[in-house]
Amino acid sequence: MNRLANSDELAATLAADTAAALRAAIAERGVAGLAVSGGRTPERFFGALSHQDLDWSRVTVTLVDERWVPETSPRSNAALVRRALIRNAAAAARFVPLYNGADTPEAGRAALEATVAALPFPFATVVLGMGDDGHTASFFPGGNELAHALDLGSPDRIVTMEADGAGEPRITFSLAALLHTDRLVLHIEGAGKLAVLEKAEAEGPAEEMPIRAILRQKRVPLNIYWCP
Ligand SMILES: O=C(O)[C@H](O)[C@@H](O)[C@H](O)[C@H](O)COP(=O)(O)O
Repeated sequence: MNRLANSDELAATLAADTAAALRAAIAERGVAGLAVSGGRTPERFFGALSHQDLDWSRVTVTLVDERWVPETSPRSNAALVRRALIRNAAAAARFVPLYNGADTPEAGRAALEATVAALPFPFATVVLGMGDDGHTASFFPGGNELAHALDLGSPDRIVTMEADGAGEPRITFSLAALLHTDRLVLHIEGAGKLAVLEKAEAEGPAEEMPIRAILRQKRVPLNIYWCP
C-alpha cells in the first residue's frame, strides 16, 4: 500500500503515476482510456491530474459508475469529472459519461453498452473508490444485480444496480470490464476507510463487502493509495 502523508501528497503522487500509465498506453497503442470514480474523495486528485503534461487529445475519460441523474444534479459524477478533471491540460481529453438521458438505467443500458464498446480497451488505468459499507464502483452489498456485476463469465460490460444505501438507481461497469486494464488503483482516505479495508481483507463473503472481489481477483495487481 502507498501510504501518503496527506491528501495533497496523495493527489500529486497518484496524478503522476496515472499520467505515467496514460503516456505508456499512448506510446504502446496510440490511445489511452481512463476510468475514474465519483464521490467525494477524488476531487483533489482530479485537480492534480488535470495539470499533467501528456497528449490528452489521445485520452478518453469515463466513469467506473454513475448515479442515474442528469449533470444538473449535485449527485452527478459526470458533473464532477467535467468540473474538476476536464480542464487545464486535460481539457483536450474526450469524456464519455455513463448517464445517457434514458428514463431508467435499464432503458439506457443497451445504448450505453454500445457506447462503451468503442472505448479504448484495455483501460490504461481504472481508479476505484470504496464506501464505508465495502462497496466499490456500484457493487453494493444487497444490490439487485450484484451477482451479475461480479460474474467474470458475463460478457456484459455495463450492469444496472439498485440497492438500499445507493440512493438513486445506478449504472456500473462490470467487474470483468474494470479488470480489463493495464493498471488498477484503489484510492481511499482516512482512518475509517482503512478500517473498512482491513475488515474486507479478513475472511468473509464478497457479497457482504464487494470490495473483496477486487482484493481477491488475480487478473491484475491492485495498487492501493491511502492517506490519513
Ligand atoms: O458513484 C459513486 O458513489 C462512486 O463511484 C463510489 O463507488 C465511490 O467511489 C464510493 O462510494 C466512495 O465515495 P466517497 O469518495 O464519497 O467516500
